[in-house]
Amino acid sequence: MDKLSRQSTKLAGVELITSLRHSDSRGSFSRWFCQQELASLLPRQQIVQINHSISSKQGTVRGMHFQYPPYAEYKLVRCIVGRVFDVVIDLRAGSASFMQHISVELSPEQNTMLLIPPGCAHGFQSLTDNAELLYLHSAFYTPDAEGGLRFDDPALKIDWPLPISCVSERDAQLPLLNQHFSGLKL
Ligand SMILES: Cc1cn([C@H]2C[C@H](O)[C@@H](COP(=O)(O)OP(=O)(O)O[C@H]3O[C@@H](C)C(=O)[C@@H](O)[C@H]3O)O2)c(=O)[nH]c1=O
Repeated sequence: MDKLSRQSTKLAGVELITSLRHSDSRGSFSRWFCQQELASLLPRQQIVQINHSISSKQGTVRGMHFQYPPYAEYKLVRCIVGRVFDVVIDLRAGSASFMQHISVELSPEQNTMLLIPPGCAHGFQSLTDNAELLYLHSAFYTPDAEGGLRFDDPALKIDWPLPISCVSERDAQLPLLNQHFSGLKL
């Protein structure tokens, strides 16, 4: 029986993956990742890095981040403590949903992770203090290949649910979108 159920979004390849939770008198058990079950979503991919972030203050925003090809990556993002408002923007040239975004709330209670394919930018806002995110990556962190869009770029029209309480210096200085941007060619 599949332990991971999938739900598509309006962005092709961006999927919500929910782990089946087995509960008993001790608590619960669930599968968080399975190469076999997710093979069709992660073709010929290996998870090569796992990252973890803690956002101390409610209202913190991180993002919107991606890696340029050939370091573009799949990311699986899960909130393991607290709650976050998670956002993915489609930057893929020629995509039917080019420059559109989706937002979804992630929390441990939902036991859900978000699959973000290459060519999409990711960011989130913490809805609680001490929100923790766990990331699975299909490519190594490559600082020279890092790209970013400004979280408050009016062109992106992201409706952050809370006042912004904390942003990194780097994220605050990310450039606004160039109107001639025609997308990432993967
Ligand atoms: C992302 C990353 C950062 N670092 C270092 C660089 C820096 O000194 C410190 C903090 O990095 P950042 O400020 O980039 O962390 P942060 O802003 O939390 O970056 C993250 O944002 C979210 C939205 C994502 O989608 C992630 O993939 C990642 O880009 O950690 C690594 O060593 N490895 C990594 O994979």
